[in-house]
Amino acid sequence: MSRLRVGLLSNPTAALGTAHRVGRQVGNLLRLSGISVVDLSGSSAHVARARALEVRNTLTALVVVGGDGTVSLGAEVVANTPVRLGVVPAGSGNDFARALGLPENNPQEATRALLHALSRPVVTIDAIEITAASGTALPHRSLALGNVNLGFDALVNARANSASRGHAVRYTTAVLRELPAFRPLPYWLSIDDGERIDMDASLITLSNSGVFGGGMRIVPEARVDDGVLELVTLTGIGRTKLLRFFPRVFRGTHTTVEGFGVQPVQKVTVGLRNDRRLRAYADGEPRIDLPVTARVLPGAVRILAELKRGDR
Ligand SMILES: Nc1ncnc2c1ncn2[C@@H]1O[C@H](COP(=O)(O)OP(=O)(O)OP(=O)(O)O)[C@@H](O)[C@H]1O
Repeated sequence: MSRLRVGLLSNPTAALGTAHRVGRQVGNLLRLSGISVVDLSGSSAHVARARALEVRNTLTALVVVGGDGTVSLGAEVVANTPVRLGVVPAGSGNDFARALGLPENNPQEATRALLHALSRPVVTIDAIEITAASGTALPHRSLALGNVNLGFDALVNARANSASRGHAVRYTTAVLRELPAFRPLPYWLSIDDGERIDMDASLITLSNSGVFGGGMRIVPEARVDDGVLELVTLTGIGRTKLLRFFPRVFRGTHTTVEGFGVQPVQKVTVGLRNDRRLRAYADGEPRIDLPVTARVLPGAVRILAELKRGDR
């Protein structure tokens, strides 16, 4: 019997309830390979997190089965520990898995990739830590592996989460619904502890993986293992240009849009002026209201994946 012990955390709510079945399949396949599997799935994210934290020290790896929200939950459990994180994409939003080129819609292939990675040297990736700039303590550590959305994209996320179709369709519909009332937002930012600057922007996104919104490669050159995050800003454009911007991201021609900027950063604090309020989203899930501080945790997560040259 292998001495490898893997915790399996599948999100029964992901992809309208289908992730749990995928989780059972992956668990069975891992057991057939001689791995000891402990099921840590719970009736809520809170329960699953507590179960995973309880046995974390006994695990070789934690395998999460779900969408981006479940991946970030897994990252929160294993970051800065020796426990490796396996990801089986089974949510309606699988942008992180897509960025890494993980097998989608194929539990057998996904399990094979996990087993292969378990036999290979450790691969680390960066994470994003999100804290309240006001200093207010959060109920638990808040991490993301993909993106922190702080602008129009956060509003779109909020709307998309309340809908019930496939993620890419939901995202597109949500863009169209949010757009008519949208105006650029009055931000203030401090980049890498620098002086506060004011900026009116439509998009402010802090990206690790470079992929968001159901497969949009917003930062094509982003890497998850370079020790920096990409601060994406979109300024000086109105609604019509914003509407045209998203199809350009799918085509990969958005990087030349005037007002689109990408800058490598390690830490950003972002707030809104004029008493405006906005909730930050990260990896598709609501986090905290602005002002927030987000910073890179270089190499914080041991990922069960191969980062091929050219992977994000
Ligand atoms: N029992 C549970 N175990 C784990 N996560 C849960 C559970 N119940 C609810 N959740 C929540 O479900 C959220 C969404 O999960 P995830 O992103 O993995 O799936 P998804 O199908 O892509 O979801 P969505 O489309 O709603 O973003 C997670 O952030 C988590 O907080």
